[in-house]
Amino acid sequence: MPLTLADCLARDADASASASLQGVRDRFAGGDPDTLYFDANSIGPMPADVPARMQDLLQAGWAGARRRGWNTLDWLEQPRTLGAAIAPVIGARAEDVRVADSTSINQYKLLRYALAAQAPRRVIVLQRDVFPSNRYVAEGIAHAGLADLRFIDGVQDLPRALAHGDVAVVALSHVDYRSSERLDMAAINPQVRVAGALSLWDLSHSAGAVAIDLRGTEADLAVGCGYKYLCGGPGAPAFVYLHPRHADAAWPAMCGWMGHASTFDFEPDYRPGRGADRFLVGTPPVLAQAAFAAAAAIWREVDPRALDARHRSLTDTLIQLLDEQCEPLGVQLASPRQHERRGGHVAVRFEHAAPLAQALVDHGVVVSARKPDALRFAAHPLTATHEQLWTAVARLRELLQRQAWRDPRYQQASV
Ligand SMILES: Cc1ncc(COP(=O)(O)O)c(C=O)c1O
Ligand SMILES: Nc1c(O)cccc1C(=O)C[C@H](N)C(=O)O
Repeated sequence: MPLTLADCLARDADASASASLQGVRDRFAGGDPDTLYFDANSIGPMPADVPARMQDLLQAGWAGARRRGWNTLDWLEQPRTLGAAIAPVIGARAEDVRVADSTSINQYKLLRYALAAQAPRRVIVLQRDVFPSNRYVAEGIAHAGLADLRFIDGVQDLPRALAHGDVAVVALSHVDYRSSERLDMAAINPQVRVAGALSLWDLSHSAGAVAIDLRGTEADLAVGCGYKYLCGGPGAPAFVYLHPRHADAAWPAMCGWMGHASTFDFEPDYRPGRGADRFLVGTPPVLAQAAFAAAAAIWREVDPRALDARHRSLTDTLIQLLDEQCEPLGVQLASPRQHERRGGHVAVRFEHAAPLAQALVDHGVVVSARKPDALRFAAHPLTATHEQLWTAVARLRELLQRQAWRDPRYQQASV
């Protein structure tokens, strides 16, 4: 039986009755009432109290406290406090996560850390077709003569890549930014460990969308964006995770005073702080942290299993709607059907994905496209509803029926 609007409304009613996520949706700002937002893989929804928190920081903190803010407010503690708040969502202990810098920068820090800890091994294994910044970061390290790169086309190539006893670190995107294919961390981590290498996961497209178990799967290192599903705000700092067994394995590549064992003693020589602290470098972005703190307050109360269940319900619904209403019009599912193999978003393949995405945006459905043919729907599990998915897919169907992508206005669209 094809899914109806009534079915979607019934699923929403079930979801709002679920005790663990009750009321969470109301803690976010609604946005434009005529727009449906499926762009959480690029920027998550805004918690409703962000403006008040920012105002307070500006007035009481910047204007009022000035220098005293560094000592009397929580500005310098936030990399730890925010890390602790999001730790359960990624299956980590509070003390092993810090929020700082960008994902690309953290990727650099952790790759260099792994290389230092694993010397004389100097090979970085990475996916050939990964999010470009991850590849660029590794290329930069290799270009400086600090590592050799070995590319894999998929995890099926891992045994061959690991066979020579020279791999320092295997850097993988947990979820593909186009297809949303999710890798099996529990299966891959032991493979990497047995080969004497460290695992480094980029969780940008899974953290805050699905349940992740860094500790349980014995992942070594991880990074991820704060501004996507974690709702940290535009340009929010990213996170970095270090398994405690590597806490004191090496010096960080970037030694700064915020990562010093005793920052305010102003010692002349560097001494690395404990564990993940050593990945802090300079003064944190206090304004951005204040915005992130609003989402952190919400994450402290979210049960990761409930988050995962809501994500499953929303994305299963979306896939069914796309299959039933849009597949006959030339749109094919690009993401895995099995929930455990899927990350935050659902992607479909369509030859004219970029102009079609632009047409959808113009019709009040904010989605994104990635070359060559991926159209991505990223519904945030804490705010999206099944009814919104119904409306979005109905609009997509209409646009496909009238071949809206052919409109010259959309032909130049690239994302
Ligand atoms: C998988 C992945 N890693 C890294 C990034 C880049 O993160 P940042 O801009 O924080 O360096 C993105 C997207 O922007 C991404 O999708
Ligand atoms: N981080 C972004 C940005 O600063 C501008 C535009 C888009 C983004 C994104 O997040 C892209 C995203 N990582 C992707 O999966 O394509």
